[in-house]
Amino acid sequence: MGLEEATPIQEQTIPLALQGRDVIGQAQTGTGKTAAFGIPLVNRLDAEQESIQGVVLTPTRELAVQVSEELNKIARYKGIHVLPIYGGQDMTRQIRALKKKPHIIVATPGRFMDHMRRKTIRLHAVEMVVLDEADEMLNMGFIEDITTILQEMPEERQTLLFSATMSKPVQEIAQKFMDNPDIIKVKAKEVTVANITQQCIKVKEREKFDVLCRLLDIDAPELAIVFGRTKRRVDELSEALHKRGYKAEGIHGDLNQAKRDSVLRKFKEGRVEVLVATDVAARGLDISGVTHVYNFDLPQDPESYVHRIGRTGRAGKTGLAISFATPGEIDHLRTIEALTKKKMEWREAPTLEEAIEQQQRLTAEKLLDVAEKANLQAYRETAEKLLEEVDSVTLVSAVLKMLTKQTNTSPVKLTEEAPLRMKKKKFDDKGRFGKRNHKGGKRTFQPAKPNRAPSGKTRKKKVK
Ligand SMILES: Nc1ncnc2c1ncn2[C@@H]1O[C@H](COP(=O)(O)OP(=O)(O)OP(=O)(O)O)[C@@H](O)[C@H]1O
Ligand SMILES: [Mg+2]
Repeated sequence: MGLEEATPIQEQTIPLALQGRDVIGQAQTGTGKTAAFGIPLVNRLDAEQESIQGVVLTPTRELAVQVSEELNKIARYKGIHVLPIYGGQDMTRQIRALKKKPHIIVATPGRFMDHMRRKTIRLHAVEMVVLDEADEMLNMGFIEDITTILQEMPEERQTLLFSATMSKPVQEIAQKFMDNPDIIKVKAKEVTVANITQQCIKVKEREKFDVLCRLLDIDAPELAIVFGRTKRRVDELSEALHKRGYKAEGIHGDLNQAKRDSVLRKFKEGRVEVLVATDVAARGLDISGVTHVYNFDLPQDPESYVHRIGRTGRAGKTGLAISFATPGEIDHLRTIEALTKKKMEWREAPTLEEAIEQQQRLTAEKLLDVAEKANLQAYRETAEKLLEEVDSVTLVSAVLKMLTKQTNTSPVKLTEEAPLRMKKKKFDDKGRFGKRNHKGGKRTFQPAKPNRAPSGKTRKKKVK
């Protein structure tokens, strides 16, 4: 696969997993956890045996697809077949694919359970189960499904859990499903990777959009992800950015799968430069070229912050994460910093003049670059004629005007979001809603109107 040396989490967990141990692995975003479970998983399975021997569960459909692709890269050398199974995909096609006897299934829990009930997935031969984004999978939204699924699995299976974040209560729940697991935490001072620069900007709710546009003009990201709190927010934001001339599209759980797939594909190909997303895109996605992450709205919980910003600065690359906090939300920044053990840098909201200036500077740089490197022979004659008509400063100014992206300030109205407010931890270690966890003290926050249902409500609600 072209990898040269193991990352620390791979180095520490692969030998244990190969010995058959249950493992909880925690390491920062973008440090190769997929291969850390993928390599022992593929190694353990028998290509000759035509049954499902490995199951990987992920919280989102896009992640199921990505993990399945990564596992396929590892597995093809051994003739092991990997199949992604997730909601929003045609059921009959899935059943047909399942009949071809894949060795590994990478699935979202809801659709996996549908197949379990229809008996189109047989679990008797399962030897290894992986929960990717384990803490999310064991959070209130998924815990019941996961419990049901794991109860159907052979007891002597091996269980691996991976995530960049793993709170104590979640770890305790996890151990109920595991056999005396080894807990591997890659030693790192901070939960977030050092190569992500973290900045925050204090900004009023109604000024957020203009500030975002200016930042996009100034920072000139290659690819950027902008996180919004709700689906409505994502729709409004992506439309507003589009209106201002940015190549932006939105992704969230209410869009049909074909749309979700096409948006993500365009983003990976660079045809969409700004992906506006709910937390559905916060975990696990590995998209190269994401140089900037903007938290347009602060996330509901600090763990989500870690995962969101981890969409940049992966596999040793650098990245910039910028978070907006309204004046009432400054405390939440502190809560985040308490988890990450890293202070964010304060940054001033840029002014319109700064944005315009920067746009000109970028054009000027490009112009100089072309002047230096391109073959301009074919243009010289016209250039000389033009200079007979107007002076050079006027002429270059005209060129700059033509080439500079005009800062678009057309008015945009977004529905205002209520600021986050501090709340007691929203569920305890047994997944009960609204109770303080047994360790007491620890608080987290969520929006004034929670948009996630407590466990036991319709499954649709769990889709972000
Ligand atoms: N040993 C390695 N050397 C170099 N690159 C690697 C190595 N292992 C994995 N990678 C690459 O690093 C990138 C990030 O890997 P991966 O998606 O597994 O991270 P992760 O730890 O699961 O992150 P997250 O917490 O966001 O899910 C991928 O593009 C992967 O191919
Ligand atoms: Mg991952």
